[in-house]
Amino acid sequence: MSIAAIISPPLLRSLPATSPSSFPLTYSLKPSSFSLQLNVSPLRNPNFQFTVSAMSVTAQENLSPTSFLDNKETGFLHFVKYQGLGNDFIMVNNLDSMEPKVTPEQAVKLCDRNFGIGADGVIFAMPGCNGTDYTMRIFNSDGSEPEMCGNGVRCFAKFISDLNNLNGRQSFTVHTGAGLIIPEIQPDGKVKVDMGEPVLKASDIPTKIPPNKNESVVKAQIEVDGVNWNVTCVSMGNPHCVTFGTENQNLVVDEINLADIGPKFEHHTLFPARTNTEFVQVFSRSHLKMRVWERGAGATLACGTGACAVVVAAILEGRSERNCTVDLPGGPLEIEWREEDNHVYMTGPAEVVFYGSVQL
Ligand SMILES: N[C@@H](CCC[C@H](N)C(=O)O)C(=O)O
Repeated sequence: MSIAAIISPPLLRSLPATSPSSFPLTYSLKPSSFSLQLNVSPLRNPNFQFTVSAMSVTAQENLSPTSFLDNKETGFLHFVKYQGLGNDFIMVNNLDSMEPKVTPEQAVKLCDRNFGIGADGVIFAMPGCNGTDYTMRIFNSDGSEPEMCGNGVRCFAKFISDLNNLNGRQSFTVHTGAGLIIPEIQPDGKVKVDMGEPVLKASDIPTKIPPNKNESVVKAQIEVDGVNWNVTCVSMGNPHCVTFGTENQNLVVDEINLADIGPKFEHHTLFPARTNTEFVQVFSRSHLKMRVWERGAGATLACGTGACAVVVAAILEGRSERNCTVDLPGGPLEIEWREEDNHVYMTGPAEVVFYGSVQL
């Protein structure tokens, strides 16, 4: 069977944020005690058109909050899409295996905004290791695997909470390529994340820019596209190159042609593992604005590790205090680089967008 359904964004937004098990089309069914469940494939943005490949009606009382993801038809990937300030991810329940259910090649197709679900990355919730509650792995939309993702780990925390039908304040220990990360869901629904210590040693970031302050790179000059840029390099587990401007002027970030300059930083020979690049404007000592070109994903609406790197760089350059609001195209993040433990803390939202199934 294959029928087409058009689901409007307001209807999608009415999906219960904490329960990916039932579909809101429930309301259109006559006995309200029944729920309509759709398997949709493939999903096409921006018109929210789905091809429905399977449809079933289930008595409401039999549904558990995770029943949608418990669907076991072979050949289908059941997913929930989340976003953190518009940085969006296909979340996969991979808790039964340390082997990702999606290959890097499939991730590229799933992330495609025209021919796939559309996302900046695919995130796998896996069993914990080294004593942690969970492991998080992620593929970028180009199929590469980064060490960490700040907006992704907030979405991860909400996903775990939704899977376990938890409510209220919760905290998890998460093993990532950047080591131990601890997200905590706060009473207001935002997620505060202990992002660990920033790495400043040039060779560990990694960057080939000669260190100019102890072993780190702070306000050093590099040439990109024939222009001398001042940059500070920071790793939050993944590499970041932060710039507040060129040798001649401070940035007005809305004037940057990201699609043009971003790839030139990303693939610069000074960054052997490529780099994420943040272009930053300082409004005050506690208020910054950034745009990002992400390694493996291009221009995104937000980058959590990037916002953390920006505040660390701003402090190292003497431009800001330790607590800052960082405005990103998708909205603000609160970032603190705490003196007592040298850890960076990030606070921001994470929400369900929709869920569905796609044929792999
Ligand atoms: N958007 C993420 C970062 C995702 C990884 C990045 N593209 C990389 O390759 O390092 C964030 O919110 O931190």
